Amino acid sequence: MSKKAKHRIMQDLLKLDIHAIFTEELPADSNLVNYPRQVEGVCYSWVDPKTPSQPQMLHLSQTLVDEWKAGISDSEELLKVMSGTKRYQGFQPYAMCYGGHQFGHWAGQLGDGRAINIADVLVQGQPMQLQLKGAGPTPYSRTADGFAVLRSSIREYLCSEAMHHLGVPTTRALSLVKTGDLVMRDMLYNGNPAEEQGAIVCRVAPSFIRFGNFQIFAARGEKEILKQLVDHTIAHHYAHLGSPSKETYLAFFQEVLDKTKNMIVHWQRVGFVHGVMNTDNLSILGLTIDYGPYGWLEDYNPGWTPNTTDAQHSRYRFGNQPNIAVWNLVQLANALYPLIEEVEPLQAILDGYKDAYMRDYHAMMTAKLGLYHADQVEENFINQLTELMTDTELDMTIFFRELSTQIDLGFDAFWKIVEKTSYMDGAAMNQNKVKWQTWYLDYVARITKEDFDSIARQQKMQTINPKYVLRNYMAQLAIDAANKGDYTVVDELYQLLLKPYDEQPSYEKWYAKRPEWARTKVGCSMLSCSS
Ligand SMILES: Nc1ncnc2c1ncn2[C@@H]1O[C@H](COP(=O)(O)OP(=O)(O)OP(=O)(O)O)[C@@H](O)[C@H]1O
Ligand SMILES: [Mg+2]
Repeated sequence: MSKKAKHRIMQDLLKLDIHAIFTEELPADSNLVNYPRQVEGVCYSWVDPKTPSQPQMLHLSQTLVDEWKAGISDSEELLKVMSGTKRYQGFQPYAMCYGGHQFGHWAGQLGDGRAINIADVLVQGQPMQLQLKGAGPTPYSRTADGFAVLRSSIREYLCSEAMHHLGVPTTRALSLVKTGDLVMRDMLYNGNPAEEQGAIVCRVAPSFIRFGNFQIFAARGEKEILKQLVDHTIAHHYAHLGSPSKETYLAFFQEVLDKTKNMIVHWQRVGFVHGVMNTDNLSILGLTIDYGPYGWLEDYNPGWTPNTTDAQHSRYRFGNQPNIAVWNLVQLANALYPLIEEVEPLQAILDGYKDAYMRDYHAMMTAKLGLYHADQVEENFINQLTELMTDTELDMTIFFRELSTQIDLGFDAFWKIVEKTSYMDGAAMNQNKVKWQTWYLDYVARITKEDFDSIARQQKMQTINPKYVLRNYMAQLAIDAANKGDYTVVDELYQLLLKPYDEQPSYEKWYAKRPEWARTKVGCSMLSCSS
């Protein structure tokens, strides 16, 4: 590369202005030595990523780069920054301190054990944090190594971008880098550790602050820092709420609750199961964060969780996500309490969650069905549908998508959709045929009564019922190929999922039920937290 070209790329990289609000406004750990420890009285620790031995850029989210109009290009310089080899404009990297409840139990200090913020910048006037996940140990690594493996990094990279294009609030991913170093993992926690390829995702969000960032200070009785962090969060991410006061803090809590609820309604809409909704994995901005043992509903099953670590109690199962969100919000309320010192107003906000969630969920489900007068649809009508979908093991994504292409062609045509979408055999399915017929006739009567132009209705339905999602087996195929050095499937899925609501006939092969081989395969139906 010529000197001139190099210079241009550096210029390009420099287009994102540093905006170090978190580190400038909040207290830092004065200990600069990187070893695992309790870090008290501060919000973060300075720590540099570990330089990987042979970094290789596997994928760059060109769409995100274009959206930012940042002009960064896939280059040596970019690779150095995205692999943690070189600082971004001299920005001093840091890891954030947070705590959390894991599987319902207070776990004390957790923190960014393998995430390092490498640049806090301004993107089109908005603060943005660039964070490397898997770039080496930090003071928060506890007994773990600070790294991430290729399979989990591919899953995070592809899924976070896919979720964005589905319209689900989420952190995003900018790049996927292979480190060239090996990482030891016991993938199923069954005493069979093996070496795997290491990788780093550069993910981005206006802020990576989680519920747990507030909890740690409340738990330690560090009220001053708690207040500093709350005021910082409001000033930069909820600025419209105004200056600090009890009222502002309550309004803040109300908005976090609303955003969290909205995120969950989206998850239920697309069939996303997060898998590990601990309070340290809930963003204060209501973004989906931490793509670990997540999964996509294939056969509709409210009891399903992809996370084998949670198999016994299925705490984080699909149907329980709305309840867990409010459980986590209660923990956030407890953390904010020292600044408000009144239980009642916090409780009143929490009490509003259930009705608000049910209202939004109902509107979302009726919209999925192409019914636009949600107030005229009884809850029971939706419940009957989800029960039938469960009992008939219907593929959620394909069922709703097919429905949005042919609503009122009569029961025979509808039954063909059910047959083609179900994972059950014919005889078992037929047991539910009469119930389906009753439900369908009711549905068509409602559609007819609404008297809405059917083409417009179907078009509208197709904007909320995706055709393509990142099915668990699809991510696994990308991983299997990547493990052999072939990254074309990663790219194909990335391209496909840029437009999940479009027909995309050339990608039709991905519009298919889960293949039989994937029913019980590790990585497709079972995932542990090992990543
Ligand atoms: N390999 C690892 N090395 C060091 N710390 C880790 C590692 N894996 C997880 N942790 C830490 O354990 C805690 C819980 O992990 P969890 O699986 O929720 O997060 P994660 O997948 O590492 O990342 P994130 O929430 O940042 O997406 C966090 O503090 C996390 O940083
Ligand atoms: Mg996490």
